[in-house]
Amino acid sequence: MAPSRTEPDSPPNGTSYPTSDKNTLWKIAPIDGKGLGLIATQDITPGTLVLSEKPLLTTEGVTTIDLEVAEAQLRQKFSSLSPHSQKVFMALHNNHPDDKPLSGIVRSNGYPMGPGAEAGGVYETISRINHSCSPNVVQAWNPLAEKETVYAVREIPAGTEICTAYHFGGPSSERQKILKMFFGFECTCVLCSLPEEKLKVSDERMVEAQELDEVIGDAKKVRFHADEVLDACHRLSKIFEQEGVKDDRLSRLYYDCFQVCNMHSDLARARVFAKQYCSAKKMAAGDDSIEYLEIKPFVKNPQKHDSFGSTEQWKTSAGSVPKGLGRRAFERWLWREDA
Ligand SMILES: C[S@@+](CC[C@H](N)C(=O)[O-])C[C@H]1O[C@@H](n2cnc3c(N)ncnc32)[C@H](O)[C@@H]1O
Repeated sequence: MAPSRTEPDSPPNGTSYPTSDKNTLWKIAPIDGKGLGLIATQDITPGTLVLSEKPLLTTEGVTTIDLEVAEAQLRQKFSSLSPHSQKVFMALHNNHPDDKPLSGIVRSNGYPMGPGAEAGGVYETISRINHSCSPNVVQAWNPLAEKETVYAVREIPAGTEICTAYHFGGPSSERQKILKMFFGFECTCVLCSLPEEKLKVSDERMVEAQELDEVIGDAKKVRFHADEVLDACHRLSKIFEQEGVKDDRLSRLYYDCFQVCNMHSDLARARVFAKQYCSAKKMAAGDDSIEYLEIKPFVKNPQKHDSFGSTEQWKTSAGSVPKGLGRRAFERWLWREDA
């Protein structure tokens, strides 16, 4: 049975909760109704690296959903940890205390196991970060540093809880269902606890966002109905603005815009969207993240990207980004409103 937790886990014997080492950006503390969590100890601005951490243990090679077998595979990994790391791991939150202990902890800390599941990690501090549907940080794996990074994507005033998103998007009913099923809690974040009328508006936007996502992801439409796809991107960007979305959904949208423009040889807009993608990625994952480094060269030379030039339908030169326009006029140009 998955208990809904209100009591924080205790630090392992002989240890204390980790604190930030060189800086004092956060502390681990009990949070009402959520167990432990991270609290900002000073004002944090968007784009700040809040923390980065190597995993205690990863699920790489854990290839089954058979808990018996997974437990044995995890036990092998666990046995190679230092005694201190073993203690820290065993003290992490466990929503499935009646099941196998190691897979219980792994499942409780956000990472599915089994065929097709992406390998994930369990972390001493990052695994203490609670969920919000309107997160103020974004987590990402940086393969170059071999660390998970946590970047602020909003202003986080001192004393505020630092929250990531375990699950993105969809209306509140859908989000609640998934969070309850996989993590055993009812979400009371700022978005889920909006007054009824406001929640209804927000939910309608989220449903529309899902429909727009389908249009944007439709390869045939991207090829043959590019105007419709760019309109869908434009509408989605407005929804993100209204809903205050600052997380990875934003960079994904800019990437889609970059691709559709580039595919139809609109180098000017492709450059702008590649730049917006890079700014969003830099904020959420740093300028040493693979995604940022991979796309950055295409801000200058979008035509070198694989997506370039399937048609010449929207052909522009890379140098024709208009200069000196006001914000509204630039937006009209960017989204091809007058085209
Ligand atoms: C990865 S752990 C997060 C850290 C955990 N609170 C702890 O004490 O270690 C995930 C668990 O934290 C709790 N949790 C996370 N976000 C929550 C939220 N928004 N509301 C209530 N509980 C939450 C749930 O019990 C969830 O299964």
